[in-house]
Amino acid sequence: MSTRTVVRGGLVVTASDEIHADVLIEDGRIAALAATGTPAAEAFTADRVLDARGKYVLPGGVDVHTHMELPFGGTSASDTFETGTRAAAWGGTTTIVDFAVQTKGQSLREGLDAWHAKAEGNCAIDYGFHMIVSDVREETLKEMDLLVEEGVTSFKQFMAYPGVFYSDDGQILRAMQRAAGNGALVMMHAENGIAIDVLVEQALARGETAPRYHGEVRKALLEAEATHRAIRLAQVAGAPLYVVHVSAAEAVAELTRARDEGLPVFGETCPQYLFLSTDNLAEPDFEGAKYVCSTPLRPREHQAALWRGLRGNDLQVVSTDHCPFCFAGQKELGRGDFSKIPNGLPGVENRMDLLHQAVLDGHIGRRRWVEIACATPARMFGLYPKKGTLAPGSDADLVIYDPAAEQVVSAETHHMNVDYSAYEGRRLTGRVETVLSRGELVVNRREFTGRKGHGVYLPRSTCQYLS
Ligand SMILES: NC(=O)NCCC(=O)O
Ligand SMILES: [Zn+2]
Ligand SMILES: [Zn+2]
Repeated sequence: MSTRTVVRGGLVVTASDEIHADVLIEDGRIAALAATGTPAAEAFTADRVLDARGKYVLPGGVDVHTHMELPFGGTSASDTFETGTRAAAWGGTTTIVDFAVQTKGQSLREGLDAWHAKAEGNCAIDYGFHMIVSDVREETLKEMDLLVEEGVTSFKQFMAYPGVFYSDDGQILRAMQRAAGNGALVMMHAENGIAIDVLVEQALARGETAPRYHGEVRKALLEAEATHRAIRLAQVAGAPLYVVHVSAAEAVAELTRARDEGLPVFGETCPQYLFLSTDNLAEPDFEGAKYVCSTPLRPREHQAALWRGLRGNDLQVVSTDHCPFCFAGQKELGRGDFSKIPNGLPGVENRMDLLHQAVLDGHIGRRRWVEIACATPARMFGLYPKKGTLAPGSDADLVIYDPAAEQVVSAETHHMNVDYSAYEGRRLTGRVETVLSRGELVVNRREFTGRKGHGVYLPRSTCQYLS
């Protein structure tokens, strides 16, 4: 028998509206909303009442860039689908879209099946997949059509990491042409990896081995150049483009220019680029390795351009690129050679709170917070309005958020399977109190009540942000 739940008295915040409303949940979906105190709301009857007075009621966060269990640099990301989705739920995220990987010589099918096997039965929240394409062949292109039909509607290509995930311009153009035909969205890791590898070799030859050199060789200009090239390749192919983990002001400028020209070009940034900088990469005693990711952290001055991009909609999404590696035994692989430090930062648990802090700090408004963290990612990747909003018929993925609670971020208290926090000691105002996924309580007043296997696979439609 299904439970009827009513969430009473909170300020319901969506991308478009803010209203004090009661939310009725039935059969895992939002059944109705009614302004608090009105006869319509008083008429809601339920088996379970959740008191949200003084709190926000938000759609669950949608994080469209995670890498659970990703093999990288001779090791694997330390969060499994079980630990990573549990941590996501603690942080108010109720949907992830993770990246399945096609390695060289593999078919897309083999890569996708392997990721289904990792995730199935293990997730605490719902999940979908993008597909990383690292081997563009005729068969691969044909397979893209099949994957789109079964709900994998976005494909990531890399202009970086030669010899691993890298595609050359011809391979990129071919995949984009295919995407133009089948409705898929190409996601681009835009850095000139060939040039970067030259600079890496030269830096190491000069004895520049510390983590901070990772930031120096992966130059903002090489991100901007690749961003420009990806935009023009997409234009030639007649395909839309989504640039992932944008960190450089110069890359934002390329996106702005393309959007001013009316091109269907979109950009994502991540909390690490908004809140951290090359100062972290320069931390002594190899501590900077904790902050090695690609694109890299930039000098603090770049942050203003990212916030401006988010406010002006030249950047549409904030996701985490959650790709955790423990400091002990994993980041340490790069002692004496920064190029061997596995790339990636933990953050799936921190995104909603960091962005709430950005609201308090005046960078973005409250509805924009929900838009960039919930609604737009859902629309961009074909999950809306099932996910990303609170409307009749939507999945009851809902967060009761306490905007006044104080917290200090720490690895001692976080739930990600990683031995450090990129935000250690940071004081934040606001905290997730209660989380529902399809009407089931996964976090109840700061206690985990979810279960492995509750999360289901989400086939997705094509991008809904274009229309
Ligand atoms: N971003 C990063 O450093 N690691 C994950 C792989 C990627 O997104 O490029
Ligand atoms: Zn990437
Ligand atoms: Zn990534």
